[in-house]
Amino acid sequence: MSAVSAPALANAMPPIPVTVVTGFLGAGKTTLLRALVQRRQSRRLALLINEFGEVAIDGDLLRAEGDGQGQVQIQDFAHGLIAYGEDEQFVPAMLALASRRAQIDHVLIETSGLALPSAVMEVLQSPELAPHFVLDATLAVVDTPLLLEEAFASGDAVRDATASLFRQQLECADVVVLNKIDGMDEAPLLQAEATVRALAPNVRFLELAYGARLDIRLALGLRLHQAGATVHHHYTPVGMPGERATVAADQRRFNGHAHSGLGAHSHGLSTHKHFHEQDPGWQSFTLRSTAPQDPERLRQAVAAAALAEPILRTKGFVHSAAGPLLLQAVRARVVAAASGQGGTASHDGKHSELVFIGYHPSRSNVARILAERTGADWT
Ligand SMILES: Nc1nc2c(ncn2[C@@H]2O[C@H](COP(=O)(O)OP(=O)(O)OP(=O)(O)O)[C@@H](O)[C@H]2O)c(=O)[nH]1
Repeated sequence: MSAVSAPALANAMPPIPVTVVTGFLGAGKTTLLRALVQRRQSRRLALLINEFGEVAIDGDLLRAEGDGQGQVQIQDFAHGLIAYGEDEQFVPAMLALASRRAQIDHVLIETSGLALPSAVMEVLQSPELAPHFVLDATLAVVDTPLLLEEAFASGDAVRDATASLFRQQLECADVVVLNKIDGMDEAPLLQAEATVRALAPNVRFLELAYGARLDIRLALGLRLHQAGATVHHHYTPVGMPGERATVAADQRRFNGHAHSGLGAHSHGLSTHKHFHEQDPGWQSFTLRSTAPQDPERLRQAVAAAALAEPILRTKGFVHSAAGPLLLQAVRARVVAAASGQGGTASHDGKHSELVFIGYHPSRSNVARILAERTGADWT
């Protein structure tokens, strides 16, 4: 327990800036945060990671980047949506951070890919948290190839549910980060920009994340929501620093100045109430197997399951003869690679454990497809 109460500290110290990172399932939120943690320099960060599935995976990945010296504090919130409806975890977790204010320079909150960031943004403005925290900016990370494939356009029930969430996440954002753009030419980038602007005209800045790397000044220190703040143009032009950086031909198209010139927009949080209830169609389940897996067969099995069922995201740990692997899939694009961590805090490396997230998916059908294609039981 801290000797000094949170309210006393709130009077003594400026509020802690908070960056909210949103984006649809698999957009690259955790990958971007990992890169930021790697480049944190002397900044002391607290990360709150909310995942929809019951197994916390992203926090483990981020923990691997920490130095074990307490400079990066990570807290997982698996299974559910923080700051939504009945959630009782978010406020106490934030107050615990407030009580350690002297050790924290910045808080980063990764919301679930199925959450609207406005839920967290609203609770940050509540009387309990407002004295301790100030929203720095809300970033929405976009899977650019999927955007260009019109994967976030309306259609059937799954597409409608996806499109609605995606659009609302963008509408809440100050900054949209076009991710997964490695090797992409200028024409598709301009197309992606036009699509984002059409969907969410009030977005302030559009940024390009080459290699899932974002300018650290964008994530930590925009101060877009401080009372009376003028807009700080802290960002660098598009293209990340470093030798991999490439710069789009017409910088003015991307560098944020092309936006509508709005002052800090309030997202209407104080003027109308959002109802944060999860669409019950979005479901997750976990399948486990004790048999060592052939990585390629499993990869193909997960891809087949994502094509047969409305599965939009799969991730988890794989027990293979070659050692523990991390499996990541966004729709039917599946990658299985060495996790680089051996066993993790939440995983013993002796069985496989995969979380599937989809819209009304059939657990039994996915288990059957995996069993048929891997020759192992999945339960
Ligand atoms: N090629 C490429 N792959 C990326 C990039 N960023 C992320 N990925 C991959 O996309 C997949 C999902 O990335 P995550 O960072 O876990 O996505 P997320 O938004 O945190 O996912 P959820 O928390 O499940 O919603 C992983 O396989 C990443 O390696 C990128 O810039 N380029």
